[in-house]
Amino acid sequence: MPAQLLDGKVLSQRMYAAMTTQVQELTTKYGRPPGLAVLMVGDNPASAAYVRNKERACERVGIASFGTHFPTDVTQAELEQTIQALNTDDRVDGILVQLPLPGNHLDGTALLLKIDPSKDADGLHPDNLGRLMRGEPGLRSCTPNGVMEMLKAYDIAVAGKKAVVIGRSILVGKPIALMLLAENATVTIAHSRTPDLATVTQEADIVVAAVGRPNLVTADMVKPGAVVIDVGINRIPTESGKGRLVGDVDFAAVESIASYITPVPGGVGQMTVAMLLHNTVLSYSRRLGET
Ligand SMILES: Nc1nc(=O)c2c([nH]1)NC[C@@H]1CN(c3ccc(C(=O)N[C@@H](CCC(=O)O)C(=O)O)cc3)C=[N+]21
Repeated sequence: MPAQLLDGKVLSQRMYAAMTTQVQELTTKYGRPPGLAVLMVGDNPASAAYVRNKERACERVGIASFGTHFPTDVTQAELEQTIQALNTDDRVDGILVQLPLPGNHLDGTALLLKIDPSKDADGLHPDNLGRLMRGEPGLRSCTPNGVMEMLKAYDIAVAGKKAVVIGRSILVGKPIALMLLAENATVTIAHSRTPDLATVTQEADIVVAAVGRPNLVTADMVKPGAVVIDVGINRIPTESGKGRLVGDVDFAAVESIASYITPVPGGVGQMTVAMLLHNTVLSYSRRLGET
């Protein structure tokens, strides 16, 4: 029997529907909608597309967007001043800096440190990452939080399960490992220096691939019945020139072995945007004393 799809499209639509009602109620109660500011620098087409997705999703649920688009040669000081102004702007509940930043004259980590942690919609400020590590409430980063939301929505048990996370980035690998650990999984983090990756992943009840390499996870690496979460977003060239989006998992082969699998597109990527909006509403609610 082929694996059941973990459908990020359906789940995110469900979240948007619930958020639309919630945002309407909150907007009536507090006299303003939640607000999200996205800082984008340069004109990387993939980043521009993500930012458009985020703004469209905001519009859909009634969150105000305060998009700011800067040329590639913007200075660090100018970006930092913009962040400071957004920190004290009462219409803004969430701030994010779209990554990657172009060129090498900008220090993304320094920008992140300027964001008020209570407005850190991406959950990437060290304060929020520290809270995750300590198991304290805070804003959680969107992609890993979206993965956890998917597992929960499909009633997939995590406690006591062996989870193998492939990839150790601060954006996905490390935080997802901590979130799985917080739900009492036994977690292994594998990476580019792990010898014999297949032997490690074959043990896993839950495999999370977050590397950015097409076909990294092949059928022989997956235990029958395992849950396979594909966080990879790789655009591979096609003859038409438009390119095709694939994850890190050889979907066609792994689908017949896994119990559950996320598609790309239509999986984790959809949840990432939904969780960003969720964080913005959460930040708004906390800042206004709602929760
Ligand atoms: N500060 C920051 N925060 C981020 O969260 C962030 C970032 N920078 N930089 C880039 C990555 C990547 N990312 C995605 C968001 C949505 C989809 C998404 O919607 N994917 C759709 C398909 C999109 C398409 O077709 O191009 C899907 O998988 O179904 C994917 C990837 C957020 N990121």
